[in-house]
Amino acid sequence: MEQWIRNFFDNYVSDMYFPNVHLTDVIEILIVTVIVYEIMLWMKNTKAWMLLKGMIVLAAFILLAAIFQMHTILYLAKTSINVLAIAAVVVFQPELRRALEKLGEKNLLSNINPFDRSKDNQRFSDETLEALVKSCFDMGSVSTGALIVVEQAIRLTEYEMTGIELDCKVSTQILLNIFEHNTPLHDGAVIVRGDRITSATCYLPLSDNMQISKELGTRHRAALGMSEVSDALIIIVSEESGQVSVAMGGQLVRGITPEYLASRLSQIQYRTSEHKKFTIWKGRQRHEEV
Ligand SMILES: Nc1ncnc2c1ncn2[C@@H]1O[C@H](COP(=O)(O)OP(=O)(O)OP(=O)(O)O)[C@@H](O)[C@H]1O
Repeated sequence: MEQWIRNFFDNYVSDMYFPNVHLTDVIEILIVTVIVYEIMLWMKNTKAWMLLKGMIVLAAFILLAAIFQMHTILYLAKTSINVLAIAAVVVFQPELRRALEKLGEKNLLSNINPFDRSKDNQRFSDETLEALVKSCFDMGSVSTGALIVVEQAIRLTEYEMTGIELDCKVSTQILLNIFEHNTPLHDGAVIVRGDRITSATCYLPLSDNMQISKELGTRHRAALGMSEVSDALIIIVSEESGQVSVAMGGQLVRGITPEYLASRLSQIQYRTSEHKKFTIWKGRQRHEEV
């Protein structure tokens, strides 16, 4: 046996090339792995996924053209590659912007300590959380439509500007009043920053997601659209069914319970939970429609 092992090493292993692996190489491999993983997740959650699928089909087509020596197709592919790259940047400008914003806003140091639940790290208070939950389900029970955007790391100033500026503390009464039918502020969305409502009647970007259920109208589409271009959590109260839904990271969860909404809000209540929250929303969950 010993002889066999010795022979094996002499015959096969001694001729193998083992590069010198340093600690920096391992760190480099880990960094590249994380970057590739993040890019793949980003692609999966955006329209870039479609682009990737399109690119794979195009690459397969070009490969076939190369195998069968189709020179005209190869020439066209070669000359149009630069144009296609620029076109991709233009088409995916919102997604790229969002990805860079996310990168810039992520507080890496605070992520190191996920248990830091100090007041300084609090995005909004328990009072605000309770007021949001209570008002949404109160409105749902009387079929009053509502759209509430809870801002996180990405500032929503450009959307605030589409509405009427407010500066008041979040409370159940104020929210019920704002969304009351036939009142001047009931149309559009409310934006909540911290414990304050900063704006009402805001216009949100509509999602062009083809998979969204046809029974959902523009309120839900606007919530989903907003969740695609920002990291905000958006609460929707349906005027038609009284159902409460929530959108975040391009995912919509319909027909939620007060406990579910409270738990989603508490996940984003502290700034330190930023990383956790992104991870949670990467996969689809129960109730998710799109
Ligand atoms: N882009 C938008 N930004 C903000 N609010 C919007 C936007 N589009 C529609 N809304 C709000 O949604 C209301 C219309 O809702 P609509 O009935 O079309 O949607 P829905 O998803 O079917 O919701 P519901 O279940 O409440 O009927 C508008 O009155 C307005 O308040």
